[in-house]
Amino acid sequence: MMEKPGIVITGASGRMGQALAKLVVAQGRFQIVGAIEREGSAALGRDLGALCGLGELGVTVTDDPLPAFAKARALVDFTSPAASVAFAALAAQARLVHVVGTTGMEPEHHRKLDLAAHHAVVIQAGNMSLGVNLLTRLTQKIAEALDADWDIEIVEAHHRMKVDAPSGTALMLGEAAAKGRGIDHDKARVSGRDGITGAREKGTIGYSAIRGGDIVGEHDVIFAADGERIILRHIATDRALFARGALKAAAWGLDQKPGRYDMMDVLGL
Ligand SMILES: NC(=O)C1=CN([C@@H]2O[C@H](COP(=O)(O)OP(=O)(O)OC[C@H]3O[C@@H](n4cnc5c(N)ncnc54)[C@H](OP(=O)(O)O)[C@@H]3O)[C@@H](O)[C@H]2O)C=CC1
Ligand SMILES: O=C(O)C1=N[C@H](C(=O)O)C[C@H](O)C1
Repeated sequence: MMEKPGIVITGASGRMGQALAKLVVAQGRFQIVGAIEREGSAALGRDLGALCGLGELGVTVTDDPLPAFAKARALVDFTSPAASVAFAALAAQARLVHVVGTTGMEPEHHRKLDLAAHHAVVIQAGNMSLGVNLLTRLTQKIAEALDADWDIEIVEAHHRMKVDAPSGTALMLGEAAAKGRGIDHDKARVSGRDGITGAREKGTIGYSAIRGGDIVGEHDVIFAADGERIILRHIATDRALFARGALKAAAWGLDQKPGRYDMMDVLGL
């Protein structure tokens, strides 16, 4: 029988790390060959399966990625921007398919992912779900059809532990809206209104972020004109959704040439 391709999970004890571990085991498409956490993490030395409530898997959580990368074909990485770019350099040396779900990336982080993509497949997206990627396409289409009399606002809600805002998904949606409208997203974006802000400036794209409880992820794109409004909405209720997308990307990436890809490429949207 053919051996399953090896996969490494970074941020293995995190919310997404655990969702990924459970799904890899349930799907049986990949073999987990490494579970990486940062230096000093309380998870180091524990069995990944025990940590996720799956029973022993024989995979010990470690802070040393190199031995695991040497046995793997793919890396799924939902950590922090600094960690993801560090992993990207190592994954590129090992020619791993690197699936990056981490959000909060600045241009400097994207530049480092671009460099890694000269040597290996790098698939990065602010949201790995089919639904959000479809919504992104729809947002672009609608923005193409409407002029600047339609104000664009993006409202997102997440759990209380989320550290970045606007969410990666919100930015994906806003960038798609800007593309559809033919404007520069970074010049058009407005976040965190507070106080006497003055009237809304025509042509801007507004972002609002709600943080609370255990909300998995909710996004509204609002097109508001005089007398009418269009609202596109996506609600995620289970992180397994993102894990499914990430593992689909990892499997897809095994057959690709080195380069930078996103979930639109994976899903053929
Ligand atoms: N693209 C998508 O579809 C999705 C993206 N995300 C994004 O994924 C990221 C993680 O989310 P989530 O799982 O909720 O966050 P968590 O904080 O639960 O998990 C992140 C994990 O990464 C660990 N980590 C941080 N730095 C390193 C490092 N240098 N080496 C190894 N491990 C490290 C953290 O450890 P410690 O806690 O000790 O710092 C933590 O265990 C966020 O950016 C989030 O926005 C989330 C869901 C879907
Ligand atoms: O941090 C999260 O939880 C999520 N992050 C991603 C984002 O920033 O959009 C995706 C999803 O919404 C959950």
